[in-house]
Amino acid sequence: MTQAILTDIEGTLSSRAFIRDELFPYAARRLPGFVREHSREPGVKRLLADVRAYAGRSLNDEALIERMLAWMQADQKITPLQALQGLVWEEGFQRGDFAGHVYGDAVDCLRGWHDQGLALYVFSSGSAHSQQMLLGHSQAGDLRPLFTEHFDTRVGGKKQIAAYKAIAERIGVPPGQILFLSDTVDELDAAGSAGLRTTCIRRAGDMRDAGGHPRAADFHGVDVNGAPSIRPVEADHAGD
Ligand SMILES: CSCCC(=O)C(=O)COP(=O)(O)O
Ligand SMILES: [Mg+2]
Repeated sequence: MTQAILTDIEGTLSSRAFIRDELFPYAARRLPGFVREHSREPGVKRLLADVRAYAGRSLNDEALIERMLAWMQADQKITPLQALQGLVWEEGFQRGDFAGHVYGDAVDCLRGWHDQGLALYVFSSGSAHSQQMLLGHSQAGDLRPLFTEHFDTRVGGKKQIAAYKAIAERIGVPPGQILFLSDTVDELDAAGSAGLRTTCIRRAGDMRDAGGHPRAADFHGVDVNGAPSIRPVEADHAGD
């Protein structure tokens, strides 16, 4: 029996268009000003130091901003950069520049599953803080009370088997009793190899293959206690 549901954000509970066409361009527009304004604050300073260390060279703030914008353009998932983006989005969410898009079927089912006693978790490349911003300022209101915990790439990359094992350990539920929902087959493969149940969300118009995972057109189509996904143990994918 499934006891816990772990869900991805982009392309799964929120639309790819919202993340790619609204959130990321907003972060790209605002990041330079944000860094110039806040770089002396301890939290921001620490994140900038971590990004600099990742770059492997000593860059001044302006060169670092250029590098971060290039990484964002290439959709590189770099943990401290994701955290900085989250701080930029926080300003936007709080100012009401946008509200988090969450599909209606996801809102209905997440509420229903929560009421049935299932524990709900998020695993996204977006920082845990930005996940909470999106869900706390969603078009359907504050959805944060539905979720027990948020995981980001500090636990490991989303295509890495070890990340799912670490999440299962952390939440204290056997992997076979956790259902992972995502639109990305490499993530589902990694979760399946860690022993989690999986379902691929393939919304209307998304013609990508589901890689052999159970598939659903939206959250209403998810069979929470369906047959476990049997996946061979595979090597971790590199990267995110
Ligand atoms: C406010 S959540 C930001 C989403 C994000 O930054 C991202 O990279 C989405 O990736 P996901 O792992 O949710 O597909
Ligand atoms: Mg996704």
